[in-house]
Amino acid sequence: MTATIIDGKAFAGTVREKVAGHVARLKEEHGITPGLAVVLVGEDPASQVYVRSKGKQTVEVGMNSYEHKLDADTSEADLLALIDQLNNDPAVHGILVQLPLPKHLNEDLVINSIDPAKDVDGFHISNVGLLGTGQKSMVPCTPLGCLMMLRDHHGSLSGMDAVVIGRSNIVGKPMAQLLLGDSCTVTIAHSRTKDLADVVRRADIVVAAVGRPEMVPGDWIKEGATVIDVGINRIDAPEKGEGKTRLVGDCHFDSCAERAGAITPVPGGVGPMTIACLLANTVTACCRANGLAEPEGLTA
Ligand SMILES: NC(=O)C1=CN([C@@H]2O[C@H](COP(=O)(O)OP(=O)(O)OC[C@H]3O[C@@H](n4cnc5c(N)ncnc54)[C@H](OP(=O)(O)O)[C@@H]3O)[C@@H](O)[C@H]2O)C=CC1
Ligand SMILES: Nc1nc(=O)c2c([nH]1)NC[C@@H]1CN(c3ccc(C(=O)N[C@@H](CCC(=O)O)C(=O)O)cc3)C=[N+]21
Repeated sequence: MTATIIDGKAFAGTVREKVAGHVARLKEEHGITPGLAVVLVGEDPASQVYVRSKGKQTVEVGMNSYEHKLDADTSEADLLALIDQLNNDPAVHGILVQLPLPKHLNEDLVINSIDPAKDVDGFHISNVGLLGTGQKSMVPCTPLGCLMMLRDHHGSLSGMDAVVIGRSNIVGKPMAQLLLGDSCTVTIAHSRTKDLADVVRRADIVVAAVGRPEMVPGDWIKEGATVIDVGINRIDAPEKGEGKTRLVGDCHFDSCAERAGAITPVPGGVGPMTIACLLANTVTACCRANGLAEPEGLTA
């Protein structure tokens, strides 16, 4: 079987169009412009690229973007003071603190200081608990983007065997919760999983969120399975010239595509959907904050 390629970049475009429509309506009918604040501590180059593209897309859909760049040695008290200010700013509907944070900052403490209603990453313990109990919450952007692509491709996911490789709080665990919410039979694999190949071979849906370049080979993939590759790994590409690099996923694309029914590419798969879902969450947060009906099809 040769897989259908799930075009996350194109899908993200349709999500952004919907978001832009809601933003326009909020402005015209209610005089409200949704605002997203992004906080970046330190100068990690990959994070800078990512934050810049978020800011650009935020403005493109008509929302206000507020970027706060803090020195790598910013104190926890100063960061918490900024978050408090953003929590109390009525022009800010969504707050994202770029992770990972420098080592001297307590990530849990920082995340849990964000107003859960503005926590567009869905990382606050309150949102994690709401998601785990099937209540309305802010849903983490990367897993939400993966779910949207899966639903779009399959319609119902009910009864499918899903394997999530990776158990991080930002991808693996919330992904598993969403798949469970859609009535999949869910297995979460990780670095201590005994026979990963065997576990993956059972799956109708494989979500790989590990951070190891091309670690999943095609012969682990059940014929016709859907492969969602969350990994974004930059590796050397000497074939492109001296010092050049390229991005690859956690799955070996060519061999997986030979067996899968559908697969997301890297780049152009989950990454663009993540940013589109961040914008979607910001509109959702803005509607909720103003007691307005929230947009349909943009949440889980
Ligand atoms: N597209 C996007 O928008 C996003 C992409 N990413 C990318 O997704 C990947 C994962 O990110 P994140 O969840 O933050 O990563 P983490 O490093 O937090 O988690 C990685 C997980 O993979 C597991 N793991 C590590 N080695 C193996 C192995 N050999 N076999 C099985 N499992 C293993 C770890 O297991 P254990 O818990 O036992 O250590 C851990 O649970 C990265 O490439 C990252 O860049 C991340 C966020 C967003
Ligand atoms: N609080 C917080 N929330 C996050 O959601 C978050 C974070 N911190 N820290 C880092 C990770 C990583 N992440 C990406 C999102 C989009 C792309 C993306 O759009 N990637 C493009 C390629 C970009 C390129 O060319 O470098 C693609 O896959 O096509 C990548 C990575 C969000 N993260």
